[in-house]
Amino acid sequence: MAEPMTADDGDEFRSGFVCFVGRPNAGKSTLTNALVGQKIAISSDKPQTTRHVVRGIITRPDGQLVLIDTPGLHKPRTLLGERLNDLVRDTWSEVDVVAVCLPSDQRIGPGDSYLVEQIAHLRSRPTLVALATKSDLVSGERLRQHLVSIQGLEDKLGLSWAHIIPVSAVTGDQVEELGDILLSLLPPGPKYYPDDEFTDEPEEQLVAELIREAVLEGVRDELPHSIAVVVEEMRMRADRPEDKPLLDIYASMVVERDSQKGIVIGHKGERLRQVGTAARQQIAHLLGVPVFLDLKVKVMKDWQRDPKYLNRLGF
Ligand SMILES: Nc1nc2c(ncn2[C@@H]2O[C@H](COP(=O)(O)OP(=O)(O)OP(=O)(O)O)[C@@H](O)[C@H]2O)c(=O)[nH]1
Repeated sequence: MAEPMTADDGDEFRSGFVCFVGRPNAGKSTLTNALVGQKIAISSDKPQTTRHVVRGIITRPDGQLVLIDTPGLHKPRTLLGERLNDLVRDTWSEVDVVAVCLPSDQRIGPGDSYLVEQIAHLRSRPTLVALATKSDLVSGERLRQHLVSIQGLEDKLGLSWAHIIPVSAVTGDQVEELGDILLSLLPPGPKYYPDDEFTDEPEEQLVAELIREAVLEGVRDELPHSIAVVVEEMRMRADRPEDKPLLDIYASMVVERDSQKGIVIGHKGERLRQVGTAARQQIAHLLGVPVFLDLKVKVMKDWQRDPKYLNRLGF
């Protein structure tokens, strides 16, 4: 006897690229991780920690969704700022869906409107979805008001949302549904990545981001913009017994001024040691191998304004 038909039979495989945008701290990285189910994008409670385009890959029997996590768009004050904005706009015009993250615990402000307006004016406009992120932080009534305000942007800015979805990356509420909806908006297409791949970021970059996250924990608010991390060298140590592998990583944290170097190193090197330990544990967890981490702090004066430094740091 023939197997009963499943709902998927006859449906074409869908695939494509989705980009989360939103003001700093809107919850983009956390949502990327929740959807992918793995820690890829770096989240922290400091704004603007996401520098690189990070992809999370979700593969299901009926489709594959490639998530692209961009930095927030902000008024450029440095060459780095300008390059980041260009990167963000390029990404928007290339993806299938742009999902605008509007945190439920914040009113929609001029910054959000500006951002949505920029998207509305793109020449090739992707499908637009609005996400009321961090829905767990507010009451039902407040969430309802927020959804109404989001809808109000349609007339105000002359665009139309394919969906408006409340979601919480922390409680997981609506995360699964969001995945389904995003997938349904993608065109028929090929599987871009093998099933077991969840990001195509080079390991060096993931490692650099983990170190950056560790160093940002607990430092003053003005410092995040001044720190970059470069992985100079990363290789398995030779002559180790097979059951006791060790990954050697040599990395530098780059700051702009001597005073910042002092902050990062801390009293008698205490901070640097803590950062090293935290980063080492995270990296070992991610890559599944014990790690030796050698961390140095370098000063590159005003690296954010210098094209030579920016190129060296991969921007
Ligand atoms: N309660 C709650 N907090 C959340 C949720 N999503 C994110 N957060 C918190 O909000 C803060 C910012 O989240 P991120 O995911 O780093 O935000 P982002 O938009 O990627 O931030 P940038 O990298 O600065 O652009 C972190 O402290 C998260 O823990 C959520 O669904 N609920």
